Amino acid sequence: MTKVLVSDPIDHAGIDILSQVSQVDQRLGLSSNQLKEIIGDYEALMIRSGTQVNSEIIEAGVNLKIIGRAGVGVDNVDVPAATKRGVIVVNSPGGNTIAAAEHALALLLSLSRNIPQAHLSTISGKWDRKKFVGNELYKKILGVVGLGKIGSHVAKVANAMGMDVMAFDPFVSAERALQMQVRLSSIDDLFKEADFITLHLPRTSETENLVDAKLLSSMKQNARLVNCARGGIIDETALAEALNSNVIGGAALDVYSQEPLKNDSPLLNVKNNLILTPHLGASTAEAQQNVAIDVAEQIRDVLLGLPARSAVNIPGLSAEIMDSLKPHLQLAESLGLLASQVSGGQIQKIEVKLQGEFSQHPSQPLVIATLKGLLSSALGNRINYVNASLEAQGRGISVEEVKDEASPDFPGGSLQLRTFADKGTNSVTGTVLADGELRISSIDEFPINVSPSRYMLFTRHRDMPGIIGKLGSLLGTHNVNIAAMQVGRRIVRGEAVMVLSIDDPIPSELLTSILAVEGINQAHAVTF
Ligand SMILES: NC(=O)C1=CN([C@@H]2O[C@H](COP(=O)(O)OP(=O)(O)OC[C@H]3O[C@@H](n4cnc5c(N)ncnc54)[C@H](O)[C@@H]3O)[C@@H](O)[C@H]2O)C=CC1
Ligand SMILES: O=C(O)CCC(=O)C(=O)O
Repeated sequence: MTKVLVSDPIDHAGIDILSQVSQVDQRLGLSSNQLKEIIGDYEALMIRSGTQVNSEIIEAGVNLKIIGRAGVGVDNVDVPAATKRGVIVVNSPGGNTIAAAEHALALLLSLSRNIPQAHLSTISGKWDRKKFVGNELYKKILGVVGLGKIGSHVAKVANAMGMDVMAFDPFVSAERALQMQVRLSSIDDLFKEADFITLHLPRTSETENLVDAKLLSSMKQNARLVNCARGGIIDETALAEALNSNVIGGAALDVYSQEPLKNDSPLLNVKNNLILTPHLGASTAEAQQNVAIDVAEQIRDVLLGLPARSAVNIPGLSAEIMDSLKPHLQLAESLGLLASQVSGGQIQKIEVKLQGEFSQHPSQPLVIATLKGLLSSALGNRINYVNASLEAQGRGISVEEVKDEASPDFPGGSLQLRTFADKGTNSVTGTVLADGELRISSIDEFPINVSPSRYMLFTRHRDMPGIIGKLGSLLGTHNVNIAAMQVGRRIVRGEAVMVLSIDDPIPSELLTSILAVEGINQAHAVTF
């Protein structure tokens, strides 16, 4: 039975799903070293934002297949390190959208009406109605930075409340903004014009300290800032200074550059115009159930050998694509595997040619599947859809894609893989029949018609009498049973290929004897 480690608090709905297929160990509050020590025992790790999964932990996870982040941001996972090791990283892109958007709105309202400060004053016995006079959001300008799922929901509610919404998001089109009744602007104009600003963008190398002293000082004096996205996007020292010197009206934060917030954080010295919550954006019962189910289902599927629907490190391979292209991906993988076993020498380049109907399919998944097949003889089960492109790059294998809409030979189109190695060029072509069966239709331009089977033998030989008999009796002597056989040639008594499907693997001494047969120039034992 597979083992899943859950190292952050996860809703029981997710644990129930995992428990159907795995042993689930819940170990909360592990230090980084403790996690590193035990991770080798697990196939899957499920986390929220509390666990930092660095490259050392990923390296130590020798059996790790998948890391599931029950939430959106995967900035606490070293995704490149996971990709390199072939570990799938999945998240729940939409499970906590509403929760985070509503928390941002709650912070906006808390800021505009001084709610936490008024609460503290009232429970201390005071009745101070003058000190806590606020502002309405109605008719004020809201600046949304990052108009994705959460930012869009905030914009929608803000519009309904009568706010004038502007946004900065370099990846959102003017049409989409118009649909949402949001006007797009530059970040500089947004910070200058808005009365309230809310951040909903990821933390990346580009967004780190995006909101710095300069941007803060360009804000209106009474403007207020909310960050319910990620710590580190705002320069916290600059923010503390801007608040203490009343350069801006106030701020409310849910996320911090270091979490939990450190005792020496400059934010803790801000006097009274700052509201802090401990990363509660996704903390609603509904969101926690959504993300736990979403991610647990994906972990379960991957452990059962099925695709994950929200993998952040498998480019272009959504569950729908995997499903609709299943036989095509299998063909691409089989051709890659075949090519790696018949081509001579170090492969430097491959050409993946999609012909006929194949050219209508997205090429990226087919290329990835081809690379996975190509590298699997060398890397075994270390290679998968996650790391195939990276491993190929690392080995200096370049990829060329060619699309050719014409396909004279096969109604369903075909996929041709050409390999360019230091010892020469080879090619294999295949197709998917109407019933989903795979066919290898040519090898090195010699026409054949075979389905890939577990063990096969491919030869290149001179077309001459007696050669097939010699080969058959050699296999018989070694007790290797032939299931099917085909010969392909272009001209009589010229060069030819022979393809045998066999029931048993070919021992190396048999391969040596086959190569010693007069007229046989090449022999390759292929395993699928
Ligand atoms: N406080 C909390 O508990 C939670 C925080 N989050 C955080 O909220 C953020 C947004 O989440 P979603 O809306 O679900 O993501 P999303 O991917 O739907 O939207 C992010 C948007 O940011 C935009 N963006 C990227 N770089 C940008 C830049 N340099 N300037 C302006 N816009 C930029 C993208 O184009 C995209 O539209 C994420 O960082 C996520 O981790 C999400 C859930 C809960
Ligand atoms: O797990 C959590 O509560 C944090 C949620 C979050 O920040 C996210 O989903 O990006």
